[in-house]
Amino acid sequence: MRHKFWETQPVKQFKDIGDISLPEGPIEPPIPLSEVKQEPYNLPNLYEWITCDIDSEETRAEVCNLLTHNYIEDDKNMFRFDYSKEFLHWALRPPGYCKSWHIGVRVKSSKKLVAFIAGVPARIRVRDNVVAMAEINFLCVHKKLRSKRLAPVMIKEVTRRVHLENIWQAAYTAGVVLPTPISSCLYWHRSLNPKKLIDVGFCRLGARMTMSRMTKLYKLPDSTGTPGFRQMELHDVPAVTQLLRNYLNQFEVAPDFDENDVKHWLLPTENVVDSYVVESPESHKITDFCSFYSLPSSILGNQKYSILKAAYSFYNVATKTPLLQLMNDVLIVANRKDYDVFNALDVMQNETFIKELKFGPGDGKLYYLYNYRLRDTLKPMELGLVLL
Ligand SMILES: CCCCCCCCCCCCCC(=O)CSCCNC(=O)CCNC(=O)[C@H](O)C(C)(C)COP(=O)(O)OP(=O)(O)OC[C@H]1O[C@@H](n2cnc3c(N)ncnc32)[C@H](O)[C@@H]1OP(=O)(O)O
Ligand SMILES: COc1cccc(CC(=N)NC(=O)c2cccnc2OC2CCNCC2)c1
Repeated sequence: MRHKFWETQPVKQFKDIGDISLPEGPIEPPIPLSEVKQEPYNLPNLYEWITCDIDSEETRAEVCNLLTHNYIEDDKNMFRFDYSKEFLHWALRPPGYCKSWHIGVRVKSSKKLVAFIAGVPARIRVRDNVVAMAEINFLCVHKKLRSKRLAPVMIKEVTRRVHLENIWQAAYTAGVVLPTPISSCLYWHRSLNPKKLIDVGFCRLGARMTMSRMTKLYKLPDSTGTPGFRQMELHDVPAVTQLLRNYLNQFEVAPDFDENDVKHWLLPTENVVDSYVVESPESHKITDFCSFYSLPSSILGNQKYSILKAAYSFYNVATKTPLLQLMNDVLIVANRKDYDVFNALDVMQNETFIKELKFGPGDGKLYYLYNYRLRDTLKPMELGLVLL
């Protein structure tokens, strides 16, 4: 399979697989900022670059609208991610974010936004090295402009703007196979509202399964079971940061979160991200943590329903409560908040609860690093990084 663009990029190439003479680490060295291309890449004549000010309600709505109609669909084109405006405001403005990394392409005449790509800064530890990276996400070209090689230009432009900030590595995930994944993960779904999921075709009724038996199978209690389980609050940030940093140390690739990061990424934000702690009733110590983010999907072509409410497992740490029990409480909370399904990748220790808590398998999700070689592919359980 020829990858005309990706073969030109500093990523591990398929032909390099198995070549143990190649060292781990950056593939290309940094260059002096004066040598980074100063002006934007050329776009086809009708189009122009626009830096999208995500702080502007109007621009946020434009980006949201482009994604709502043109972003990722499942393999059967039955669902399309429908990131909300407030989600994008959160996802694109973490501590130290760069406005210049929120890049749009619009039609010169009509000013219509037809493509988008975004990066946010992140400190990612790879084995023993904490590397300043850009996390790249929300790459989207309008359906009418596909297969015109616009994506490579978008990728080169965001690369150029990241280089200008003296950052030389990136992390991203994709459902497509590109040179060369650092890990191949599976995603899993736990039904919360099986009746709706069957109605919209998200899952099928098993052979010897009736609707009433399926409803009973996925039924959850109304209240959580772990003593001291409560929503995370601002004053929990130091303890959660400590808990999370210790937990993430075990993985080969993981974010290097500090208190500022935890405050941004993990404090509950209505309809965006939700997080819970277990505060020991005796010691009042924070012993466990769990979180999920809210990413609805449009349901394409269903008369009765238009939105699938999905929660996505984010970061979970269990040091006293069994992870199984902690995650069962997360399911109870998500169910109580009317989510239809709870999704998780088989990264970190998620495999230990996925089967027991009645998750069903989904498709694959591939993790990538840009300009950083890892000698071997990582197992999902060696990954401690969850992208939005
Ligand atoms: C140091 C800083 C570095 C920062 C940058 C790091 C790297 C960041 C990389 C980006 C990470 C994004 C992560 C992210 O956002 C999460 S993955 C989500 C990507 N977006 C979607 O799936 C939305 C729906 N699809 C589209 O909008 C278009 O199909 C897109 C725009 C995907 C491709 O538009 P198109 O009209 O369908 O295609 P052409 O323009 O004709 O271009 C074809 C070329 O694009 C390659 N391609 C296709 N899909 C890709 C994908 N998902 N990643 C990377 N490359 C992808 C493809 O292999 C081919 O190259 P090749 O010929 O070499 O094979
Ligand atoms: C249910 O609606 C969907 C709408 C579009 C695509 C998919 C399938 C899919 N591609 N799912 C995932 O990528 C996925 C499944 C479980 C957990 N995280 C996931 O992706 C996250 C992380 C990467 N960026 C998108 C959200 C499902």
